[in-house]
Amino acid sequence: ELTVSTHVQPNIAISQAECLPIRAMGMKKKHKTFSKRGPRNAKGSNFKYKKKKSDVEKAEISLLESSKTKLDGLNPEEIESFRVLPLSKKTLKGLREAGFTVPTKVQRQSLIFSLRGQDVVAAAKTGSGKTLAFIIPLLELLYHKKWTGMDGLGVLVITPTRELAYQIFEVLNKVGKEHDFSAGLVIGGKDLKYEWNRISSCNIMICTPGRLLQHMTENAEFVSDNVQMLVLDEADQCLSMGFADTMNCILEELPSERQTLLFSATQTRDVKDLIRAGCNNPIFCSVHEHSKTITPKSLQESYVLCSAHDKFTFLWSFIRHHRKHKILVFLATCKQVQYYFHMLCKLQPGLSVMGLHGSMHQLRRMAVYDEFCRKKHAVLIATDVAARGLDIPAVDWVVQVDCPEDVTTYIHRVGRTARYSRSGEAILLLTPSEEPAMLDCLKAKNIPIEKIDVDQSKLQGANVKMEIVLSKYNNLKEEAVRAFKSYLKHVALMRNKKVFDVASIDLDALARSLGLVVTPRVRFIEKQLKQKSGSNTTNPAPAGTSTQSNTNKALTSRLTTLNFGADDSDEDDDFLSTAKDQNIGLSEEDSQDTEVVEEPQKTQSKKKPLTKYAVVKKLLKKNIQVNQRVIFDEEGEEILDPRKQQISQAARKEQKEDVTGINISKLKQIMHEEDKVDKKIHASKLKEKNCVKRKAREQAREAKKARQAQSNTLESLPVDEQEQLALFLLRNKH
Ligand SMILES: Nc1ncnc2c1ncn2[C@@H]1O[C@H](COP(=O)(O)OP(=O)(O)OP(=O)(O)O)[C@@H](O)[C@H]1O
Repeated sequence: ELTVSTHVQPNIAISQAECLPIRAMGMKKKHKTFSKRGPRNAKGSNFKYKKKKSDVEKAEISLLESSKTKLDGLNPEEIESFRVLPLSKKTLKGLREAGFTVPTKVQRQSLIFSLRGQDVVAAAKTGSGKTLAFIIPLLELLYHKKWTGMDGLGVLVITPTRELAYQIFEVLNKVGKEHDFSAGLVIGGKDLKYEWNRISSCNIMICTPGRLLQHMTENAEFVSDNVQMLVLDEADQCLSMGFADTMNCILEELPSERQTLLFSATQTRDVKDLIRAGCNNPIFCSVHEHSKTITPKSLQESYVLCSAHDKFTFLWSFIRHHRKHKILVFLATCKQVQYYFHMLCKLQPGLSVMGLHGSMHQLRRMAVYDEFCRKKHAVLIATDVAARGLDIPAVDWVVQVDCPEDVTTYIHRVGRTARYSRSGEAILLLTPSEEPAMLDCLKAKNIPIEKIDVDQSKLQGANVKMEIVLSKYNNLKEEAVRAFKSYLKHVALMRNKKVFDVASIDLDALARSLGLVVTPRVRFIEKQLKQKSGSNTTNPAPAGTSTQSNTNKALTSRLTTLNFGADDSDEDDDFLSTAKDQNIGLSEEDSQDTEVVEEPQKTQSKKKPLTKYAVVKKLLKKNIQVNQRVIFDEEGEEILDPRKQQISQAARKEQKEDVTGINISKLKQIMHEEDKVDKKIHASKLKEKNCVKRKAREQAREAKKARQAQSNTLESLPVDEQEQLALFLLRNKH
């Protein structure tokens, strides 16, 4: 069950009678009680009183309002402390107690505008403190407006993932604990009923788009007319295609008179997106625009050339050599995460293994996230659900086992390490076919990535162990098959065909690497290969097939050079070294070939799907008599199907008439008649059944009566006669 970290103060909110504690919306039942709730007043309202703001607070607010003008001439570089900014005492206290005294670059540059009520579109590197950069202005805005529980929803923070929403909620709890606002965590996978009525008393809502829209459309208690500020964290993802419909509906519902803040490490500058988000003359804060690299300076980035079927061996060896580290591993699909997680648990690498993916139950997801945050040494296998925004403390390594979809995903994934002032390392596994195009993309975005070589003698193969495990656990074998298929599907579905080429994967070797003795059938690849071999006969030098064979040859030769020795060396003895620029992988010719591989969708779309209707039409046209099933008895006589003997008159007439084609209205009528006959048969069968039952019941009743009569006559006799009679009956029985 979800555990709540103890450092969080649950009483942020609550001088208002109806205010929820900031924790209440998202947490366990024990937080659900409202100790300060007042009785209903005469009008039936839940609000018994409105607490008057103290004169001190009023004076402070007017002072802060007047000092806002000073923000105009303020040089962001001169803001050495949060105290320099016109912030309320409550916010300053919250910041101080949470350990935040000096603002980061993005906070300095964005706060001078956001505190003045302007729309801000901010982009800054991962781990640079963007969360605080929007939490401070939202608290200040509500404080300045003297927001109370009766004012309803004032600020909406939308974020793409549940974990991220939860994390923002935690920061809000810490920094805003001196304020009297109520906050709610409204994310999918939680108790909807519980949120239903309480949502109306929420001042700040941290939510994911799907659940927010659900409340907007279904819950009459949800009112967004008074929203003063909208924050989109990971704005580019919120406004991306994946969330387009949901976000459009949400944005339409919000009042246009509001402040809008957009934050992300990979910010959108698409004017259409900004208009959609409702930005009004926004200020662009691109904090690290002029820095040499797009990723944090303290992050060391490298890549390793590794074919798809060597990935598990690499990962296993890596984990074994880094048992005293905190490692975050990214895989492409949920099914892969499931299998890798379960298999690694069985193989026991010597540190805690955890798995996180989108198909997990929400409470489990939160628990895993919390646990990984707390652990000093552990490995978390995750999908991209953990790629954005998560501020997991002290992650040493980010290992991208599967190539990211694009550079944006790469930036967010590696950004889980080297956060704020910490350093970290990131390693990317690239297959020979992915290497050239992906490297080009990364270099084009100024990502300083260096190739490193693997010391083959230090790689530890786990294949034999895996096969043993799979032979023992059948469900794990099924998971392995699913992981195998889902990876191939993922590669085939990727849009960037220059990077992702499913034909370059050695299927047999990949299956072996997952511990599977038999390679599972993957129909779409079989089809693709068939199509290619079909085109091979017409064209003597087909691009696709040559790619497959050349690539496979190249990969097989590489495989033979790898030494999968089980070396149990010390973990400090690192098996990674910097590049010696080895020339392994595809030749130029090969890489050119890979680009010509036909996309599966294109070839499929040419073929018309064969429907039942089309088959019937064909049969009728050719006047083909379809085979009929005839059953014979032991004497060789045909057994007539009793159902067909009962056909209605209309059906019999239709049978006799030798007509071609289908007359829908006539068939309808026949069906109707047939239906009547069926009903009659059913009724008569039911009658028969009931009759049998009734007879059985009557017989049982009569038998009971007879038994009773017998016992009555026996009881009416004197005792000695009863005994004699009983003896007589017994003897007769034997
Ligand atoms: N002013 C500050 N002083 C000290 N630490 C800070 C400050 N601001 C933020 N941090 C810390 O920096 C870390 C990263 O912050 P945050 O999660 O907000 O980064 P981010 O820019 O949102 O990253 P991402 O782009 O990955 O979402 C957090 O651990 C946070 O506590």
